[in-house]
Amino acid sequence: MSSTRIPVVIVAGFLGSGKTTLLNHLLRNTRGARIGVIVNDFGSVNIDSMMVAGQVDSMVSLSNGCLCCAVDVSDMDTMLDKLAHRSSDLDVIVVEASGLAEPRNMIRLVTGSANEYITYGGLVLVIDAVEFDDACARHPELEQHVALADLLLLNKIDRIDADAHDDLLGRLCALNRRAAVVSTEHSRMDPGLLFDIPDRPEPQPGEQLTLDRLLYDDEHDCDHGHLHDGYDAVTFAAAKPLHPRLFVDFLETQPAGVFRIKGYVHVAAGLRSRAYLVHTVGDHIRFEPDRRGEAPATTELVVIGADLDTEAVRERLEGCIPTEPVSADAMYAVHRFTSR
Ligand SMILES: Nc1nc2c(ncn2[C@@H]2O[C@H](COP(=O)(O)OP(=O)(O)OP(=O)(O)O)[C@@H](O)[C@H]2O)c(=O)[nH]1
Repeated sequence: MSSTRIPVVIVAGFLGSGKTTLLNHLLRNTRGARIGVIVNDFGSVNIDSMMVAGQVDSMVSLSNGCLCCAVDVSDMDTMLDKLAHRSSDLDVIVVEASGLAEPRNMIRLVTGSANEYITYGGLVLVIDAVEFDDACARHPELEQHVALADLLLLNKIDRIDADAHDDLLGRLCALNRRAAVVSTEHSRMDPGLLFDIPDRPEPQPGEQLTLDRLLYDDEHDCDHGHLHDGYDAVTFAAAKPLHPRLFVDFLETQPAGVFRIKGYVHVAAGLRSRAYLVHTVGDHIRFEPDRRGEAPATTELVVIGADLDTEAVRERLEGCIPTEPVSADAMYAVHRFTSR
């Protein structure tokens, strides 16, 4: 490898903001750059790694907990060592944090790494333009995350009007005057903003926080709860296909506290069976055909929310497994939310 250190870019952002969409966009538009990926998911099944699998040569994935506190610096080093070593030919490593990670801890893990082949490449924060206000009302610390970022991706602008867009831009600039703000649909940003990082001056991890404070200021962490305190993840897998209408009912009348559902679902009605990638963020529901190719159709879902009654969530999902034949028109329920 060259003598230049590999920049490690952290992609963070609240649940469902568009981080995996960004990662997929970067992997499809590499412009010849070689990208290593570390993916972290909150649930015990790493849906995010399934969604980027096949596109990336070098990937390390961690599920069931938040990278930001599930690992310490030496664990992070073990992951980085798999990607960044003497013979590594990567141009950039992208770490996709879970939607509940503390970016400050993520920065600390990278800047504190003993790996001699990497350098901190900056924090990209993906912001859901639709959910940002509500999410900040529930979690005021999200404003601090904005202040730490080197690049802000204001995503999902297709779902807001021009006035709301202007308001958000104003708010973000007031929270962080240093970072560039890029407005995006489906996280489609110029990859050159990330891949050129080796040629840029090394970003400072946050204006107000010195590197020493990021590395050693543990006291601060104890004073503040983590974003993921109080959040639960329920993982649900089923071998039998689900009843499409009952499953859509579940999505439309989600149990209290649910904020994010993602994963793969296999539904069947009449003689037809279909497999989809399903996402909900708040009450926004989206189905896409499962494009994993030859993988057998299965249901593997992660349901994330605050103070969830995990048993109730599981029971409702189990109730979507039909006990008698399902009439063919039950499939229409899914078609309402299918993009193509
Ligand atoms: N309308 C619209 N939908 C988007 C946009 N970007 C992403 N999405 C959808 O939002 C949902 C969540 O996107 P992801 O990329 O999985 O979000 P994430 O931040 O990785 O989610 P977590 O890892 O669970 O925190 C998916 O259904 C995406 O297709 C956008 O710009 N506009």
